[in-house]
Parts: sequence; C-alpha cells; structure tokens
Amino acid sequence: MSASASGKHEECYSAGKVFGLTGGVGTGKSTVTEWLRALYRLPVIDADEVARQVVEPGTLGYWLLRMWLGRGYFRREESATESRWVLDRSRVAQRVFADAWVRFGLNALLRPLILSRIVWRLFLLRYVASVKTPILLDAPLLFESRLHWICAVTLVVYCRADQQRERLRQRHPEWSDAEIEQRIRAQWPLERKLLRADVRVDNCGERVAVRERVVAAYTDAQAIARRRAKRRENILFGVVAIALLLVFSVATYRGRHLQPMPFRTRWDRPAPDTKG
Ligand SMILES: CC(C)(COP(=O)(O)OP(=O)(O)OC[C@H]1O[C@@H](n2cnc3c(N)ncnc32)[C@H](O)[C@@H]1O)[C@@H](O)C(=O)NCCC(=O)NCCS
Ligand SMILES: Nc1ncnc2c1ncn2[C@@H]1O[C@H](COP(=O)(O)OP(=O)(O)OP(=O)(O)O)[C@@H](O)[C@H]1O
Repeated sequence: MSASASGKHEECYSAGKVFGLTGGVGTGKSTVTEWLRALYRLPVIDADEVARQVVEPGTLGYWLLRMWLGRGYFRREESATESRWVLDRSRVAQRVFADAWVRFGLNALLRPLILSRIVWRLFLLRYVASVKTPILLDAPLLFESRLHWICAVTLVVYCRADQQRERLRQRHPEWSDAEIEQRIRAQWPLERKLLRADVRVDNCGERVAVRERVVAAYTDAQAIARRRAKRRENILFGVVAIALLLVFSVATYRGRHLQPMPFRTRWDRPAPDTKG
C-alpha cells in the first residue's frame, strides 16, 4: 500500500469521531479550539454557543426560564426593527454562580436541551455531511454532564491556577474576584478533570510554544482514537468468529448424533440388481 493510501486508511479511523475538549473556566479551551480548527479544518461544536441558542427568544428554553425565574431576569433589547425581551445573562449568572441550588435547577432545565441539540448536530455532521475528520466538541462541562460518553478521546486544557485567574480578569474585566472564584468552584476541580483526560494540553507557556504542544496533543489524540477503533474492530471480529464457531459445532454435533430416520428414504433403498 502506498504511503498516502495507508495515511488515508489510518485517517478513516478517526473520521466522524468526537474529540471532546474541556478544561477549567478560562484555561484556554476556546484558544486551543481555534488553533485546531485553523490547523486541521476540524468542524467544531461549541457547547457555550449551543447553551446561548437554546435560550434565544421564542425557544422552549427561553419560556422555561421565563416561567421559572420570572420577568426580572429578562431585559428589553431594542433594535432598529424590533424590540424584544432577552435573557439578562449577567443577572442570571450572579444568581446562578452564588447559589448551588439555583445552578442545579438551571442545569436540570437547560442540560437536556443542550445535550439533545449537540447530539443532533453530531448526527448531521457524521451521517449527513459525512465529515472525513474528527469533530471537535468544546464543552466546559464535558465530564460533569457525561458528554465524554460519546467521545472517542478527551483532551483537557490546563494552565496554572494564578494564570487562570489572571487571564479571566483580563478577558472579563466586569467579573469581580469573588465572581471568578464562584465560576471556578461551580465546576469540577481542574485536577479531577486532568485525571480523566486521555490527552492533557499544557497551556501554561507563551502562545507560540503552546501551539506546538497543541499539534503534539492532536497527534496523540488521533493515535488513541485509532488504537481504540482497532481494538473495537478486533473485539467485534472475535465475537463474530466465536458465534460462528458455536453455530457450526452445534450443527455438526446434532448431525452426528441424530437417530436414523424411522422409514427408508429413496436414497436408503439398495440399488436394483442390474447384472442380470
Ligand atoms: C449562567 C449563564 C446564563 C451565564 O452566562 P454568561 O454569558 O455570563 O457566561 P457564558 O455562557 O459565556 O459561560 C462562561 C463560562 O462559565 C462556565 N459555566 C457556564 N454555565 C455553567 C454551569 N451551569 N456550571 C458551571 N460552569 C458554568 C463555563 O466555563 C463557561 O465557559 C450561562 O452560562 C448559562 O446559561 N449556563 C447554563 C448552560 C450551561 O450549562 N452551559 C455550559 C455548557 S457545557
Ligand atoms: N497561552 C496563552 N497565553 C496568554 N494568554 C492566553 C493563552 N491562552 C489563552 N489566553 C487568553 O486567556 C483568556 C482565556 O482563554 P479562552 O477564552 O481560550 O479560555 P476558555 O477556557 O475558553 O474560557 P471560558 O471558559 O470563559 O470559555 C483569553 O483572553 C485568551 O486570549
């Protein structure tokens, strides 16, 4: 097989497979996702973006939140053509990240909507668009919401705790230090996520150095996906072989031990004497 043909053959192992990417809040998931999208042209599903779509005005999520939280958590948005009530995200965030029970309620309401939309998008990409590359799922709560069950490989982006806080301060100047701590505490500790990770992406250094690590991490992820796909193929082959062997042995066993038929068939009769 030529090099390119074998490369194509190897690539097909990860075609349409879900590579789940997660990490702590502000550790650099979106940055790494953007690099992977640009370097390998991977289709990306961003769970934060999906979470925003499911509460757009007029959707089921919007009305569920409106009934549950009340009108006080919505604000009027004026545009040139229309005026509508939209979710006041910063007010909701203040309440949700300060109170674990409210967060539990919000998750219970929105998670089924978010998960079903993600699964539907994956289905379209894999079976309708037939993508030839892995699909990158960028989800901050990948493990917490059990989304890793549908992933072939999981990648966790991490940086030092002080860098995480500093980057969040720069990215969201509107968040107070207390709010940053609340957001961090609202998720699994980064160490716990790292323990579950198949591949760890170190985002502690300068951007240029990190970019190279991202390439290495993607290569590792592909190798793991390929290994797992081959193992699954081997298991499937083994199960089918054992099943066939069983069927064959049962059939031949019955054949050998069957009682002779109680009547003579045409073939059992002795041949007529033709010698004269
Ligand atoms: C509470 C909301 C309205 C706050 O909106 P806001 O614009 O301030 O934040 P944004 O959506 O950009 O999220 C920023 C980060 O907060 C963290 N975060 C968001 N929701 C949660 C949550 N329920 N639990 C823990 N962390 C969360 C994530 O790391 C996320 O990347 C919003 O985050 C939301 O609707 N969250 C519930 C949906 C959800 O679970 N999203 C995560 C999808 S895996
Ligand atoms: N290697 C790096 N060096 C310096 N700054 C970085 C690096 N990686 C990311 N950043 C910056 O840190 C901030 C957070 O990064 P990013 O938005 O990618 O994190 P995130 O995990 O997606 O955050 P969130 O959970 O809020 O969605 C951004 O302002 C980004 O520009």
